[in-house]
Amino acid sequence: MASRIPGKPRLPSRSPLHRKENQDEAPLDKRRRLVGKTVTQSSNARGRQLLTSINAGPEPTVTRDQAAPAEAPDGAGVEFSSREDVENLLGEKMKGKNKNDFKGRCEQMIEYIKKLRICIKWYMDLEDGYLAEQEKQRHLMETEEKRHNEIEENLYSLLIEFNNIEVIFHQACVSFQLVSLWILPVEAQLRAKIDEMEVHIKELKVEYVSLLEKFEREETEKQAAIKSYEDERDTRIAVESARTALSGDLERVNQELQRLNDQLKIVQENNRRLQEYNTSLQQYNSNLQADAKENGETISKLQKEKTAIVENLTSLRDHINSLKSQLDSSRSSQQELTKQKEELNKELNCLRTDLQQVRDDRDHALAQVQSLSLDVVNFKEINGKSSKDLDMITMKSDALEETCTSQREQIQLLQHRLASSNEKLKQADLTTIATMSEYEGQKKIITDLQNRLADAEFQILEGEKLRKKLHNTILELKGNIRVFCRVRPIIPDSDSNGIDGAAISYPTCVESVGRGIDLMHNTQKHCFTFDKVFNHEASQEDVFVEISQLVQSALDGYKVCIFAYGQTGSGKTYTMMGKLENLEQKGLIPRSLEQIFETSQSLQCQGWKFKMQASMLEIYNETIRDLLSPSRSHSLEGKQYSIKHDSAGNTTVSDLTIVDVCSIREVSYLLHQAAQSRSVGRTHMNEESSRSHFVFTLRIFGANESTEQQVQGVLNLIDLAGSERLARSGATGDRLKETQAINKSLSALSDVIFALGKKEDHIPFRNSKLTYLLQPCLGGDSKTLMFVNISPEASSAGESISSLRFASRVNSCEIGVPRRHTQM
Ligand SMILES: Nc1ncnc2c1ncn2[C@@H]1O[C@H](COP(=O)(O)OP(=O)(O)OP(=O)(O)O)[C@@H](O)[C@H]1O
Repeated sequence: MASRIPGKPRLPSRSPLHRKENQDEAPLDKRRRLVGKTVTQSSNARGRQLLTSINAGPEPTVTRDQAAPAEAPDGAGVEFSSREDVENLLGEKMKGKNKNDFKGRCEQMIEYIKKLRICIKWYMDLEDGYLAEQEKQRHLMETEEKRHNEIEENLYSLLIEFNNIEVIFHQACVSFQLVSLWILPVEAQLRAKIDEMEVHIKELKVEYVSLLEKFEREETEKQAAIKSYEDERDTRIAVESARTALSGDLERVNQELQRLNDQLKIVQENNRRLQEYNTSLQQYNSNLQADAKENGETISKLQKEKTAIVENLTSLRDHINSLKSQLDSSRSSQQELTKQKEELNKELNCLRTDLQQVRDDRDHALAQVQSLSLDVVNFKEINGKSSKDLDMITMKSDALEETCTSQREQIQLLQHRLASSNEKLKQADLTTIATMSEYEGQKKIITDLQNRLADAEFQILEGEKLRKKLHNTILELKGNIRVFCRVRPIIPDSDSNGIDGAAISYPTCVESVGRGIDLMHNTQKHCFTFDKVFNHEASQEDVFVEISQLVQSALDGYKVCIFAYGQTGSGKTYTMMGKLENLEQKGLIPRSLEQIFETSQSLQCQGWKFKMQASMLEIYNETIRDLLSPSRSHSLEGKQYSIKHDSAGNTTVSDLTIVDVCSIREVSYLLHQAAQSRSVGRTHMNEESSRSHFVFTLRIFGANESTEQQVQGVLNLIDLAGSERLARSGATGDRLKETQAINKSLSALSDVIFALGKKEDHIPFRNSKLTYLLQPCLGGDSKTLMFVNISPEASSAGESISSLRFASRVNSCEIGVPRRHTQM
């Protein structure tokens, strides 16, 4: 009997897995290099051990040599090695000596039972072996699964395990083949598992390749990151040093911040109030914008109409001119005819007197003839007179008759000439009547045209007024300071006259007419544009018309500020104050006050009552002087006046004289008083130069009894001292000190404007008395207008340019939207 377990599968010399191992030798070697030699060796040893144990088969196999002797009565020596042995045992028959040989049969049966027991034991051993083998295989499978999980966790360790798994799988395959005879379902399962594992391995290989690529990519990225890290480190070092420098700055900034925080609180409070105000304004704005839009359309319509009217006007003017020339020619022909008529009349009169004469002569001659005839009759009757006398008388009579005949002829001739003259006169009369009627017709046409011209001019004026109003509204909405420029005429007896000519011209292009000014300096042309430019021909009235609306708004409850800025002698005082004694040359201050009093009176019928208070001060050498102080000398003795602004934006000067005024006469008197008190002096540039800043303030309180409305307006009219170059002024002593003080305060004004223009957080209002006093006008909610006065002489061009530049900067400053101060 063979000593092998029946059906035990032979170990194939070369399994498919072995082949695979050879095929993948190169990558395996590579992997081995990766995972290390020791691991490979130990896994191979483990694989070999496993193979040996499988080849050895199940342990409880009973061989013939190991079994007890065959003939042993207890069944020893019986051996089962195959299925046939078992079948032989089952086919064995009980043979007794006879039917009744129960003992023999019984022994045989015992023997048979023993064999059966051995057989059963063999089966049991065999089963135990298989079970142990199965257990081993299961254990192996679990290990495989664990390793498989580990493979998934780490690619490198997976590769090592992959080697082992390959070997182990090969062994498992062998074992499974071995077991397959007995446990087919397990084999199928294992095969499926193997296939699955193979697929998985393939996937892992692909993944490995992609991971390798990823690794390489990451390697390059890492290099780049290292490089950027180095760069960053350098930058950090640089930043570190900058930070050290900055921390010093930070310290200083912190201190500044502390100070600014305090200011911020004040500003926030202001801001809160402004926001409330802003909300109401936005409402007002939207209404205004709607109006502005509507007005814009009206303006464009008016502009079109204006253009049409202007064209019409031009053609009408041409027509008028031609008609005028016709009229002139008709007039001259009429005059000629009248002359002719007069001549003819004269001639006629002469002829009439001649005729009368002739008639008289004739009557005289006839009377003579009659007396002579009577004489002849007498002579004839008297009979005796000599025939000589008779002949003589006859001759005389004939002569007289001849004279009479010739005179008759002359009379006829004269009558004929008179008739023709009368005819001519009639014709001249007819021509005169025709000319007169033509003249009347033309006169009518001219009147008609003149009416149309007046209408057109009225429309143009209305349109212009509307345009100005809208322009003002837009500027108010923008919140800009408005700037008007005024050029004074060349003064005949000024020092510079005759030495240099005018350096100023005015652009004629449509968009700059009345708003532009060009100045030549060092052969270079400088162009400026303002809200309005008045040339040297503009009268005080022309200038006032432009600001009258602004003055009016002080009565409506606005704060209004008008100030004049410019070089010494450029006409600031002339513009603001003018010549009080001369009606034509009165300046803006008296004209504004007249308008305010007139309007306040006309508003009385609507229930308005106004109360006005005037004050006047000057800032001289950074000191405030009260120009209305009852004891003027007192105020000069160093009395200290301080300026204060309250939260509502009202400005007060402590101890300043405030006078209630009810009429223009009262204010005029005060103005005279102030003009006389003002500090003036002679300089190189101006005979009577103002050496201080003059501030006139009129506070207006209005109340309407019927509507219970109240308004509070302020009108500030300021004549600044003139800017002057020290070198040019030729000032010394007190004059020099004054000039320095003036220039300092004007430079502070310039600083404030500069800061406002740049919208800086801190505006240096407190740097001078002037700027602090003007703070609500420059940085608040008032309507502010600046006059920049210009001297036209070329020698002043340098100063004029700096004045105009300053004015341009002022023009671009936004100071906030004007607010009306009203209460119910
Ligand atoms: N538009 C003008 N028409 C006629 N004369 C003028 C005009 N503007 C100024 N003047 C004359 O020029 C001279 C200087 O003018 P004004 O005194 O007003 O200058 P100012 O700018 O006030 O000078 P200062 O800064 O020195 O006070 C005066 O005699 C004045 O009458």
